[in-house]
Amino acid sequence: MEDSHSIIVETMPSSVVNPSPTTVVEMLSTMDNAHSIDIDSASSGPQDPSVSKEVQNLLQKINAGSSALVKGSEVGRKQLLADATALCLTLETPIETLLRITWSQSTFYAVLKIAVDVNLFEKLGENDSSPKTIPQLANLTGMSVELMGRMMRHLGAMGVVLELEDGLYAPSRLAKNLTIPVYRDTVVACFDMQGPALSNLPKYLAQTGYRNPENPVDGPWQYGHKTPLHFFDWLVANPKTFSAFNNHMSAYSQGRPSWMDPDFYPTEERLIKGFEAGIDSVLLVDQAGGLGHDLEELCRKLPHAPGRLILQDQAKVIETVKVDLDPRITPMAHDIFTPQPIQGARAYFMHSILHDWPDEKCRDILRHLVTAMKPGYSKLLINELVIPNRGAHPATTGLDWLMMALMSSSERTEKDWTDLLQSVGLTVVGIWTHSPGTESLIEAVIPTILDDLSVTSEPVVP
Ligand SMILES: C[S@@+](CC[C@H](N)C(=O)[O-])C[C@H]1O[C@@H](n2cnc3c(N)ncnc32)[C@H](O)[C@@H]1O
Repeated sequence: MEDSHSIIVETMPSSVVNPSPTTVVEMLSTMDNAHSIDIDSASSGPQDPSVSKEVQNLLQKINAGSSALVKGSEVGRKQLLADATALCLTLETPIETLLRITWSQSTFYAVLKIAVDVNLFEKLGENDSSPKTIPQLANLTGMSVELMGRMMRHLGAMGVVLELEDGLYAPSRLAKNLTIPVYRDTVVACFDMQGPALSNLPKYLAQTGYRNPENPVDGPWQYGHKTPLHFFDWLVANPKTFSAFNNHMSAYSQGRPSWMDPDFYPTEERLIKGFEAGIDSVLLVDQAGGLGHDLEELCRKLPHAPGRLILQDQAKVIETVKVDLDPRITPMAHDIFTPQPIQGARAYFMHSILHDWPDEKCRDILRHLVTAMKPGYSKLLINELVIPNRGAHPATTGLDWLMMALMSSSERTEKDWTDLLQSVGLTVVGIWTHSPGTESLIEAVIPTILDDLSVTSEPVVP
C-alpha cells in the first residue's frame, strides 16, 4: 500500500511536486484536510485482514451463486451481480473508487454520447464487424485520427469495444446493442435530459435550503435547463430529444420481467376472468402508454385475451405511433389531466406515469380514473417501482434522484403508494414484485363489500 504522502504528491500538479521551500510551507498550511485523514487506514485494501476475509466471503458467495445462471433464475442472476459489485467495491481502495466515479465514469458518459453521435458503433459493425484500425474508424466517422485514438482507448478501457492486438478494434456485446435505435437513443435522451439538471442540482438544493423539490414547473429541471417549461412540454418543444426519449422508454423494459409474464401477476385469474364481453368492451386502457410497446407485448404474450385495448397519450405522441399496431389496439389522444373518455373498462393501466408527478398532481390524474371506473369490476393497475425501506436497488434509488432532477417527483415506498391511493378512495388489493430493482404491479380498486381484498402484498418471487 502506498503511504499517505506519495498519494498526495501523485495528485499534485508538477509545480507542486518539486516545490521551493516557501511553497512547501504554503502547501502544508493548505493540506490540513489531507493530514487530518488517516489515509493509511482509509486506503486499506485486500491485504487488510478484515478486507481480505470479506473478499473471501464474497468469492464463496459468488461461487455458490453461479449455478443460478445455469438454472436461468433472474433473482439468482441479480444476487450474483450484487455480490460481484460488492466484491469490486471491496477490492478497490477509496481513491480508486473515487477516481472511477469522478474521472472514468463521468468522462465515459460523455465519450459514449460522442461515439453515438458519430455513429461509431454502426461503423464498427460494418463488414460483419471485421476488426478496424483507428485511422479507418476516423475516416469512416469524419473524426480526426488523434481524437478517434483517444476515444477508442477510453471506450476500450471501459470495456465497450474490444482491443485486439496491432491497434485493431472490434465491437463488444454492448457496442453491438448500441446500434439498435432504442438502445442508442437511451444514451442520447438521458445525456441531453440529465446533463444540465443533474450538474446544477447541488447548487439548486443549496439555494433552496435543501427542501424536497415538489413543484414540477419551478424546480431543478427549470433551474438547470434555464427554461420555464415543464419537462414534458420541453420535450414537445425539442422533437429530437422527444423522439429519443420515446425510444428510451421502449428500451427501458427490454429483458426485464414483465407484469404479464406467467410468474409475475396472475393475469388470467385477476384480469381476464370476470371480463364482461360486449361489442365495445374494453379490457385495458394504457393511459400515457407512449408508443404502445406494453400493449403490443400484451397482444404477443396473451394472444387469447378478450376485448379492446386502448392506447392513450399526448396528441404529439399518438401522431407518431406506428401504423401497423395490432388491430386490437386503438390509439387515442388523451390528456391525463382531463376526464377519462373510456368508462367502465376492466382495467386502467399506467406504467411509469405517477412517478412523473408529485402527489397533488397524481391525485388529479387518479380522480379522473376513479370517476371512470366501475365499482366491483374495474381495476387500476399501476406498474411502478416500490422502494423497500432497506436494501433498495441502486437503479431504483438512482431513478428516484433523476425524477427529482427532471420533474420534482419521486419513486414511492409501499406506504407512499397506499396513502396516495387511499387519499382518492382506492384500496390496494395487492402488490406483486418479481425481482429487486424492477417495477412491481400494484392492483387497486374502488372498495365495495363484494370485493375480495384478501390478497396480500407478499412479493411473488419465482
Ligand atoms: C415516462 S413515459 C411512460 C410511457 C409508457 N407508459 C412507458 O412505460 O413506456 C411518460 C409518458 O407520459 C406521457 N404524458 C406526459 N404528460 C401527459 C399528459 N398530460 N397526458 C397524456 N400523456 C402524458 C408522455 O408523453 C410519455 O409517453
